[in-house]
Amino acid sequence: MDRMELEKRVEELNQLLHEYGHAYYSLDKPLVPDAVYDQLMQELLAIEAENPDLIYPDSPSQRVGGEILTGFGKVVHEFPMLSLSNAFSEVDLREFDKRVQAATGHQVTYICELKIDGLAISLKYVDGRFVQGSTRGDGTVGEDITANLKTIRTIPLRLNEPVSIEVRGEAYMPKKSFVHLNATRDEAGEEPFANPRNAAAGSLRQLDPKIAASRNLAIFVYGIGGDGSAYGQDSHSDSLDALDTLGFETNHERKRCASIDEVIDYIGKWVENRSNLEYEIDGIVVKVDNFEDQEQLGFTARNPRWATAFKFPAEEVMT
Ligand SMILES: NC(=O)c1cc2c(N)ncc(C(N)=O)c2s1
Repeated sequence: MDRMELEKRVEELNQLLHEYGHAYYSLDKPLVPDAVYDQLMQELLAIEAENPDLIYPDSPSQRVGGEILTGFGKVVHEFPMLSLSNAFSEVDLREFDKRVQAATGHQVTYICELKIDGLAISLKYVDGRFVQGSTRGDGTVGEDITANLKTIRTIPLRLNEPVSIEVRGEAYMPKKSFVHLNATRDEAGEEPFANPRNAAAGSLRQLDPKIAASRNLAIFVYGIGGDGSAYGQDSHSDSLDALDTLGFETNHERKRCASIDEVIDYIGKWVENRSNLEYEIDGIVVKVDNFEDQEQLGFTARNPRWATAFKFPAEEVMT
């Protein structure tokens, strides 16, 4: 192939492998047999080995970086990553609802989402390409863990639209991966991790991306930095649907609720069912869905007034 044909083939392979990878890892609906995927990846790796200048930063071959980092750079979040106020009882939830109705003057629609027990993460894309990933840190300044986040297969390296966007999510370790990791550590005489959250945090703080890649981490994306209205949506639930369309993995147990009674019912369901999930949750996030209502409610010094996190009691540890 001449240079022009080579460049065309590399672009084609990048696009195909991004689409096949998304279908396989995020949608669980493979578009091609594994052997075809592997063969295309081998073709791309061979061309990249011969032509390093044709290696795109977001090439599917670049998920697991080679070099071991000496440390993590600092990242200043363009939009602070806020923490949520907590609710611990039905009384707390009804008081939250009263405050919301008093401030907005009407019955609002809520959206309830599972509160993933992992590590809050920010992902930055420019023209649809993944350029930086960071931890929450103190909410204003986090650590640059781009190399480790690239190893998470459900984090798209290229979006379905060439948008520049900053999204938030929770990186986590599935329960099964946690059990397997601790068994491996036990065999090696290493300290087990106390829980999947610590295991995910420990894995994302590894300086060698190959270790992070071996830990089978996952992520649920749950919001757009700043107010999602910048992307044409008028509610949080619309922005989650938009994130799905862009190629992100969002959690589909979410539910819009027309009243705090429905919110309480939804929470009751998950207090019962949380043990059936493949990942740990430590509560339910309740948000006012409509962005105009959120705008009217605003923020306290520390938290949005339009959201609260209902916290589950700590699970009894099965000895
Ligand atoms: N601290 C926060 O703002 C949040 C933390 C979390 C979490 N751990 N899991 C899910 C959501 C969500 N779906 O909004 C949020 S929001």
